[in-house]
Amino acid sequence: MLADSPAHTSTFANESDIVLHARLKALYYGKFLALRQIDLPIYKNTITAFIGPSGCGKSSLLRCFNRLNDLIPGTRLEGQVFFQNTDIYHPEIDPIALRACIGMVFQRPNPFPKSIYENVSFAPRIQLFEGLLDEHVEQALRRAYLWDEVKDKLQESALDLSGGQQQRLCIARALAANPEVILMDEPCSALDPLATRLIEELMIDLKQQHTIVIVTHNMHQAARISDMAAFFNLEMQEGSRTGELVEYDHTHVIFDHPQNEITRQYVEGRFG
Ligand SMILES: Nc1ncnc2c1ncn2[C@@H]1O[C@H](COP(=O)(O)OP(=O)(O)OP(=O)(O)O)[C@@H](O)[C@H]1O
Repeated sequence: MLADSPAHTSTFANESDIVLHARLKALYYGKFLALRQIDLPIYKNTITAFIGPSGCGKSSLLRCFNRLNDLIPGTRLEGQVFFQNTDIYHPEIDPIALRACIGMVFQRPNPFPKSIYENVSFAPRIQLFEGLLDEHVEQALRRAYLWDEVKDKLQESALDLSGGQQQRLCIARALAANPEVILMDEPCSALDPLATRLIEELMIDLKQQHTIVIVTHNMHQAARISDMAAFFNLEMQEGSRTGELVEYDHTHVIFDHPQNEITRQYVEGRFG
């Protein structure tokens, strides 16, 4: 697998374990080349961490996986991104349906200004969910480690929850859509250490049933929770600093035995 990708040194055994696969030639914002030559498979039921210095394109790549970059005018992707062997940029793919399968949690908790219940029931309602909605909402809140804290105030505003609770609510909202993959863009950067630890435990729990991709600046977090780690860096291309994938491997390899000297310097905190 990926013999053409020098950045990728060892792999999981089975190609059928690949859920997502980015094969990008380039990602542009207008004329600005943000990312180039990315060949990156994401494996089922793992946590994959994207690490690297600011501006190297981690969030941009994350957004390619559920076509959130489509919403940014002037964005142009050359290449393909496969989800379960289907190119998600094919004209027949409905990006809204895709985003139910590939959910996203952002840096700042962003609950809707509605009740806790309405937040979690939002996606199933749109999906015309036919089961027992109350039970579905409870299940999602339980899976996000939030049920006990909110079960008596489901009709209260989500905005009255603490930051950590809001972030778990956003995870519950994503879970209620039954996603295969959950993308997380620095989900703990606005949270205190206790709230962070809870979300980390939650992620480890969730990977039993979902595949998780996380962007993080926190090297300890990447080392603690991820199975695979992708290190990106910036190189001069077409007159600007462009993100490139330097090395992708099992997290313990990236942190303990990286193949690339730049990766070593970054994970040891010697640049970035
Ligand atoms: N909407 C946008 N329009 C134009 N340029 C953008 C846009 N979003 C990101 N960029 C540019 O693309 C490059 C990659 O940005 P991106 O946010 O993906 O990097 P990152 O590695 O996630 O950074 P950070 O770690 O600081 O969040 C940067 O040069 C950034 O300025």
